[in-house]
Amino acid sequence: MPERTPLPIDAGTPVVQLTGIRKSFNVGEPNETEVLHGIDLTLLRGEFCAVMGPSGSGKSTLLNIVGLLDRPTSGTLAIGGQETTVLADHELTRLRGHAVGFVFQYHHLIGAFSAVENVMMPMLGAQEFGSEEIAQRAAALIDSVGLTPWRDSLATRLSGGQQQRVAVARALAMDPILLLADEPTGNLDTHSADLVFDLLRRVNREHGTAILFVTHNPQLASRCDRIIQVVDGRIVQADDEAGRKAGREADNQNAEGAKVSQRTQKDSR
Ligand SMILES: Nc1ncnc2c1ncn2[C@@H]1O[C@H](COP(=O)(O)OP(=O)(O)OP(=O)(O)O)[C@@H](O)[C@H]1O
Repeated sequence: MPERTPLPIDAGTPVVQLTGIRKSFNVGEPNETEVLHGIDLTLLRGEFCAVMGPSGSGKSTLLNIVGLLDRPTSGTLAIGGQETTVLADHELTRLRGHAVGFVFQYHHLIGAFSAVENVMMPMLGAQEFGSEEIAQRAAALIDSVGLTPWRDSLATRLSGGQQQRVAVARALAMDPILLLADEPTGNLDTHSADLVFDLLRRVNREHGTAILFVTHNPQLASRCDRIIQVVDGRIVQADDEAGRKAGREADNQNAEGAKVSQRTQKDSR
């Protein structure tokens, strides 16, 4: 992974702190449907947390709020100690760009651009990086996700698993303190899903990036530090110990970061 300069936060400051988050949608006057009914959640630096729950229970709604893509109806949300509900839209956009990386089920890469160009995209509008640094960082990120031979390949020429690894590299472009992954392995075969999960795990371990990982896959969830269950818009279970234990066991059987890289290089299309 390239040298990183993440948003500075104190070690003890939660990366994410949600208190009493409620979210309602207008579904035609005068009906309002409440989808989240008072969510409390704290995510610390270095935590890798699985989010599980039935379809329609509110997981994506929750992630959209944590990722500052949508505003809660009520409650408070701090990212890296910064209370966000008081911020104007342009301030939210700036904080989101610097603090949060996203990986979705569908990679949303630009097909006409190469892998490395896709990773450059989030950095182009930022003032932190000069053009040479942007190119260098993007190339290093592509290398770090094991795609060096495909650096200049068009995104459309890559396999689903490779495209998702480019999406992870792109999500890391701005050194986020928080990575939100909404079913990033949902579309992938088991082998590719394992590679993407291993990659997220490595990012989390090497850089302390906090991760919220929505998944319907109990095996992958058990390898996270912690599992939360969202049912009908509420967190009904925070399974810390069991998740940590299972995660440690599964990770012991896995290759270390370097081996992940070797395997990803071999991953054929
Ligand atoms: N913009 C919106 N307007 C109205 N209702 C919405 C909106 N977005 C989500 N909902 C509703 O909120 C509920 C929760 O949806 P959400 O997508 O958060 O669930 P989910 O747990 O992520 O589901 P899945 O596992 O299928 O992705 C659903 O009933 C959905 O129809």
